[in-house]
Amino acid sequence: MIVTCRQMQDIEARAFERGVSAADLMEKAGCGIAREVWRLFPQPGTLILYLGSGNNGGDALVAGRELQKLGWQIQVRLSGPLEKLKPLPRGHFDALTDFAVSASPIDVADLPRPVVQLDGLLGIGAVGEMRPDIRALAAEMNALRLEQHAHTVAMDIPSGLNGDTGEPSVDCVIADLTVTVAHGKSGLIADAAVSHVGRLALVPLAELTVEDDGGPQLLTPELLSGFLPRRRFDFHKGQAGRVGIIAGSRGFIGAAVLACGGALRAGAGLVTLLVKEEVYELLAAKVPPEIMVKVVKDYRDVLDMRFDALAIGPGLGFESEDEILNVIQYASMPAVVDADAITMVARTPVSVFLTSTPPRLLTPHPGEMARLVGDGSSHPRLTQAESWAQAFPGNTLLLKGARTVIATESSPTFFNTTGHPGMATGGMGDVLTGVCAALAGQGIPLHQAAGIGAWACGRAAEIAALSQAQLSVLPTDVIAHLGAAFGELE
Ligand SMILES: NC(=O)C1=CN([C@@H]2O[C@H](COP(=O)(O)OP(=O)(O)OC[C@H]3O[C@@H](n4cnc5c(N)ncnc54)[C@H](O)[C@@H]3O)[C@@H](O)[C@H]2O)[C@@H](O)CC1
Ligand SMILES: [K+]
Repeated sequence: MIVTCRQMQDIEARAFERGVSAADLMEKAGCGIAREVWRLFPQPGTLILYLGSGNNGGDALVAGRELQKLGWQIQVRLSGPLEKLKPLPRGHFDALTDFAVSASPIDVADLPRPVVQLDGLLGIGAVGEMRPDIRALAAEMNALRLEQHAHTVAMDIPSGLNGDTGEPSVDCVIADLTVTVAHGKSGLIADAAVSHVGRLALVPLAELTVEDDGGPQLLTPELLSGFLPRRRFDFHKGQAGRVGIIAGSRGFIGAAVLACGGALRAGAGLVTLLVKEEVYELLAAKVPPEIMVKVVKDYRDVLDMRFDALAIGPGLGFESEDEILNVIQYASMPAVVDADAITMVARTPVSVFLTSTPPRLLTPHPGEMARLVGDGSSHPRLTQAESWAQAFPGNTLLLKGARTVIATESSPTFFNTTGHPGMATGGMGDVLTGVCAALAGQGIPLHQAAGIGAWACGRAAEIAALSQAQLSVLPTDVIAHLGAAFGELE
């Protein structure tokens, strides 16, 4: 569930009336935040706590205390006199040991790496524009990030971001990770906020759980693990899904290989790559040994084959457009439609294709989405995805981007939380297509398959970046780390 700051404060106030303790909540929030920091930064370095006077700073202090136990060295920057700290953060400040308060910006050049700064300046208690003292510290954090490669983790919301609308004010904190407490805040998923929020994580607090409103949801491991079916011990490959992949053409061999790799690592029982004669030799030599490669004269031959799910599009080219459109229209199993196949759908009267078929999952990037919806592409991403889903009930749309959105009519729209800018590399989408098709082949509904797929690919890219720079992460690295990502959902 996504809430406004006011709704969050009301939920909190009702919990306090029931006797829930604020100190307990802060303890759980801070410990949860520390866990999320550790997930992305498992090697301890230097932690700088930026503290405002409110409870947002308390979250940073509790997280700092927990990370100190793992070996992080703590430095503190205060926004004002200690006396101004609210009682809860003041208690945590007084209890913290072994740290230095710095009265001026910290030179991190000789400090242990990584340098992670916790933004505990302002949370949902912020009113209006940042006051000058807080704003100066937010600007300092941004400078440290930009100039000295410090990483920024925002407590609850990045300071300076409007928690309801996502509008960033001048000098708004630019976070690499925002760990939000209890519920996602509406401002965090706004298009304008993406580059200030960064990677998202949610610390659920059982005491603040309320009845779900059916609205958008953040993709979290807790939610997604419920979508992954447990396998019986006597499970066999026929039950794990036969996946057919229609991909690859002259000059675009790699896309097919990546889609196959994604499907294999997402648990497909049998993966068959369907290709035209002209690329058979090349692809048969390139794909992993677990893949069967089958030559088809006409892609429509697939209509008579037995598959549980199809992936259609990566590296396909446009030579066989009519055949592909027929497969999209008539195939009797769920299908993931990607890349060139989306462009084909976009230049055809789509209503013919997407009302008469079994469910389809379309996975456009913003450029392909613009082809699908024309003028609609100027609307917010949430509106684009939900409008398309309403126009084609039963089908699912996954709009790629830094904050992937997944919409299906009558289902809660999902916002992905994982991933990093190192994923801006050709071929990432091909992996995702293979993953989603494999999940669909295992009987998982397309909406859920898309959610698991987006989250797992993003998380695999994060794990791959633990041992190398984000910008060096390749789609093949994502495939190699999918197993670790799925492991976090089991
Ligand atoms: N929502 C929840 O249930 C929980 C919230 N917690 C944390 O507590 C935060 C909320 O704490 P608070 O209500 O104390 O509020 P904040 O810590 O967000 O900020 C309030 C303080 O900032 C000052 N302030 C307000 N607007 C300002 C502005 N524009 N410029 C400069 N200073 C400004 C106020 O004078 C006040 O001292 C959450 O965001 C979260 O981090 C957690 O500790 C526990 C659970
Ligand atoms: K904050």
